[in-house]
Amino acid sequence: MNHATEANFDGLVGPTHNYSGLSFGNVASLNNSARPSNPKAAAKQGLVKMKALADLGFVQGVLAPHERPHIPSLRRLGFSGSDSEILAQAAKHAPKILAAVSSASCMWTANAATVSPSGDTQDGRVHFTPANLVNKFHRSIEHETTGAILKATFKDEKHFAHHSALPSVDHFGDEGAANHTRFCDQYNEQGIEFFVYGMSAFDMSSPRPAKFPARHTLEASQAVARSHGLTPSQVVYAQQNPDVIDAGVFHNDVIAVGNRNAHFYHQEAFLDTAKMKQDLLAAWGERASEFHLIEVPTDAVSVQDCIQSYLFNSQLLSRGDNDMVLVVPGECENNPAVWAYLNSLVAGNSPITEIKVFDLKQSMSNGGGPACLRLRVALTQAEQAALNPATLMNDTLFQRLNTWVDAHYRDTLHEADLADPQLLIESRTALDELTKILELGSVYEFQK
Ligand SMILES: N=C(N)NCCC[C@H](NC(=O)CCC(=O)O)C(=O)O
Repeated sequence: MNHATEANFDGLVGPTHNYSGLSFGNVASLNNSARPSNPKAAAKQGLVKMKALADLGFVQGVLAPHERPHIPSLRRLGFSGSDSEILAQAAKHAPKILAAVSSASCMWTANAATVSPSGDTQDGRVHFTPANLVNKFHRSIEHETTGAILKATFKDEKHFAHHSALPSVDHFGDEGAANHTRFCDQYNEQGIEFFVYGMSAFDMSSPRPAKFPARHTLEASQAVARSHGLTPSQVVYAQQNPDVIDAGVFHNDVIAVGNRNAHFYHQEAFLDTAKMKQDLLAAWGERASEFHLIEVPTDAVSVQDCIQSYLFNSQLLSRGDNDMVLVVPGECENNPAVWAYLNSLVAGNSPITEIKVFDLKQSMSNGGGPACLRLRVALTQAEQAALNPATLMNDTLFQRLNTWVDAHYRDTLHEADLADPQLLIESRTALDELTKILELGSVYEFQK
């Protein structure tokens, strides 16, 4: 029996979760801007998913939210005085900047980092590179704290290697695991790392979207592959179809998901689908017939339906060899074409045998489905034993975090509330307590 596994580390939704329309190119974010949010419900919806997956026997971890509103960023932008003076000035003179430094966007931990399991790396350690998320200001301020939290979770240098984010400039735009998939037979064995990018930054003649930004570059992926010490023949690159980015597919995980020997993707996801298939099969090598390419045709599900339902922003989880469950958001059940497709999928002979549906409406309204909320970390048994056990979901932690949310979170938040100095105090009090629950040490600036 192989005990290597894929752990999922979900981002716990922070106390300032709100809708500010910060993500140009992300249709849900733009459509819901200015709507009131419910941070308490958002955090609880995420916890329910984590607990359900832990109960099913999956290794499930928690990544802490960041300090928001982020006063150090406001100081860097020239605001000065006490914390409440800074909030008041920012609210008056730059409300959108205040909204940006208050976003709870670190909940989408598929964007936290790119992770290469030890089976793929030259030095046999698990490698992490926090994503610079440079395309959006509110996300570009995440990587330092993300790095600190990942280090506090995966501490042991014998097993875990932590890199700095790539240079924070468009040429190396990096959105992390949202554009990275690993295929393998067993999780501890050498696999294929599949990097999907939106454009080549240094080749201006190459195709790129016209309307919305390509957030992630080929050059960023190549840099990560180099620093993680990946074997070049086991790395595959593919470009996203620029037209789907222009339709609102701002990350590849909105239109494709993969796990072990299965790639589940939409017909229009890639610029060159034939090449993507050929390259993956070539890297997979022998036993190509055991690699499942599950292509969803436009006739069955349109790109618009993918964006509306987040069909592909699902978690594809192995329950043993050749048996996978697909974790989808409630929006899939409500979309007739998507639901019909999913029912035919499980009735057919793909490795996907069951669909599980979760209500993640609060996160979905900002463009974040089940897959956005998790960072996958394939681990051997020794690596599992070396990680910080206080971050792993179980009955006790579930209860503790629900009580913690009840004590510290509001159930309504409007953009205007972000200027409330009391919200900053509530958020810091909550996070200070959380670092003790998760045994993270001091990972926030306000704790230093
Ligand atoms: N697909 C993956 N992996 N992640 C989803 C990230 C959603 C996030 N939304 C936001 O940041 C919206 C925040 C706001 O508008 O308030 C983003 O666009 O980066």
